Amino acid sequence: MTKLSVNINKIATLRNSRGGNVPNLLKVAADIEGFGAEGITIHPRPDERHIRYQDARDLKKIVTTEFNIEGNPIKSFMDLVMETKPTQVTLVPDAVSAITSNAGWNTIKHQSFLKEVIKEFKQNGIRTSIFIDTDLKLIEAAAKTGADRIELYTEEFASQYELGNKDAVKPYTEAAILANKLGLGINAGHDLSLDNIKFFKENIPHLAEVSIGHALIAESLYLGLENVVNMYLHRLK
Ligand SMILES: CC(=O)[C@@H](O)[C@H](O)COP(=O)(O)O
Ligand SMILES: NCC(=O)COP(=O)(O)O
Repeated sequence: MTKLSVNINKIATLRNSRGGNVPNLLKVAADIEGFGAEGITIHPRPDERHIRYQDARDLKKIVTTEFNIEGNPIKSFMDLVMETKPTQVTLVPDAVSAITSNAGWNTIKHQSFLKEVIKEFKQNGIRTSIFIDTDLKLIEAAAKTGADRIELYTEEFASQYELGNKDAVKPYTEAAILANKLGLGINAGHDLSLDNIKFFKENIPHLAEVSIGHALIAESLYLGLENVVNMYLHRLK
């Protein structure tokens, strides 16, 4: 069984574009849980362009499933995570200016930093996960940091799958097998979608959780658009 954690960054992007509270992020999160999702993911960025730090505090009070906060463990992020104590923190080595996450950790180079940070989160009862590419040496080094899980960075798989290259899943399968042997739990995310998720799931053993946002919200717009246009037409009769 693989859990679905819905990333609601894009709901905050839409809300922030008008400065008001539409859509209401807290209601959307609660509804997503009501529809059956098993987790809520947010990725507050230092510029707060979508999720604000206050959103994390507010969500903590109402999320009843798994709450996953992703981000680069700079001081303000660490403080926020220690304050809100989510179920899981996913460490992502984002540059401040990154449009979206575009790389996993070099767990060899940053081994001692990750160890230190992970120790602190775990002492506070927070499950830790490291965003990572499929390089087996990096997975081995991830196991030495004390992290509970890895999150496989799936952008390369998603873009190759779209081009018809199904073999692109193979490094992910191998990475998952090794991670499992080393005692790491396995999450995955980035550009997963209705098109590629079934194939990915079928090829990744021990897949504990996927976090999906960008495609899921875009798909929700498309799949809901006909209904809403018709509701307007009905009211305009
Ligand atoms: C860690 C990761 O894979 C990202 O997908 C991220 O959580 C999405 O962030 P943005 O919504 O800012 O693109
Ligand atoms: N960790 C990945 C995530 O939360 C969502 O990524 P995406 O679906 O927005 O690409």
